Amino acid sequence: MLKVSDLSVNYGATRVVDKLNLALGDDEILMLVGPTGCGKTTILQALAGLIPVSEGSIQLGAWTSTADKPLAPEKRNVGMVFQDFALFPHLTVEQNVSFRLKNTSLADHWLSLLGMDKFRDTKPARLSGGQKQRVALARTLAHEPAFVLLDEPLSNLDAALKDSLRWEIRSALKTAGVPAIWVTHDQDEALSVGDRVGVLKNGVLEQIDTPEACFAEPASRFVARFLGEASFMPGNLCDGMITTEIGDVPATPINGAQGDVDVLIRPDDLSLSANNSNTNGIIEWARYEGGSRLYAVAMDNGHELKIRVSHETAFQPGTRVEMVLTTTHPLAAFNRE
Ligand SMILES: Nc1ncnc2c1ncn2[C@@H]1O[C@H](COP(=O)(O)OP(=O)(O)OP(=O)(O)O)[C@@H](O)[C@H]1O
Repeated sequence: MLKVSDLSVNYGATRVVDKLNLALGDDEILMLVGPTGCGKTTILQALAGLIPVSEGSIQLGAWTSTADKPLAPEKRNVGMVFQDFALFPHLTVEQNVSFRLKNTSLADHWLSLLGMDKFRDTKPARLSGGQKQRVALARTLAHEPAFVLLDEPLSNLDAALKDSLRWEIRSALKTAGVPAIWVTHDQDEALSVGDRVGVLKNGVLEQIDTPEACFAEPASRFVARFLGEASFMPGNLCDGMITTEIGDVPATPINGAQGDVDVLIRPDDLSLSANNSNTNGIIEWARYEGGSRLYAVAMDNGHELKIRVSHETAFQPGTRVEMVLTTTHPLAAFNRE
């Protein structure tokens, strides 16, 4: 288990990471997300021992590293995967993966598992981005790291490749059976790949939980907005049900919310229809997404809601529509601000 306790990092007088606490199981993948500059890379660097920490401890198996007694980076047995792959350009794929490796059968194992066998004698310059990242991952895992840190490993790759490679990386990490912390800017990636998601804001972990809990029961409006389209509507919460102008739904009260609340509405919690006498809003804008369309609807009560529907439902901006809350699952309710 990787255990991080009250870890803080200062750059000069500025605190960049503030009392980070987390514990990762033996093969658990934590996705770390947050706005630019919130401290994600700093956390990875601190865990790897590349920068000094100001307070707190990091513990893994038999070793502990503290601010007073830091453990040298080479003694932590950490594997790192970067967005720019960091391969040696003058070495072949096999030489890159086997570099400083005592047991080269592990290089064979991971090259084969990641489908890179046929590129063993190729130099990195002749590989695609996805292939380079597979080599970088094979090199990391062949060294049998005690834990793996991934800093936006897919951000230099195109969308289609990202989608498939994220599963390959997840599967390889699970096969290796090591804890991993994976920094990403991509909310879909965080929710779909992680066993848990950690959402950072200004160096503080706002929430660390399963993807489902972070999405459906966000600890704050910030987390709600960060992990996907989030609209809010006023409602009244009583006996576990929220009453709103556009329908009644079961509630998950956040921080003991009661009475006058704002309910978190995701674009798939609503239904949309036009050409009837019950319209309650007007389409502001429409975004075509291929298989679906996202609409922003200005409600007559002054709030804006976003809704995602099939691409077959095509309305022009300016169309009057009826929006109804149709979900049967509980929606998060926040105390009215
Ligand atoms: N060497 C440094 N000296 C001083 N400040 C730094 C240093 N490195 C980073 N910072 C500051 O620390 C804060 C956190 O930076 P960090 O790179 O960890 O953010 P991040 O969440 O990884 O951002 P991004 O998503 O843009 O990569 C930022 O305000 C940054 O300007």
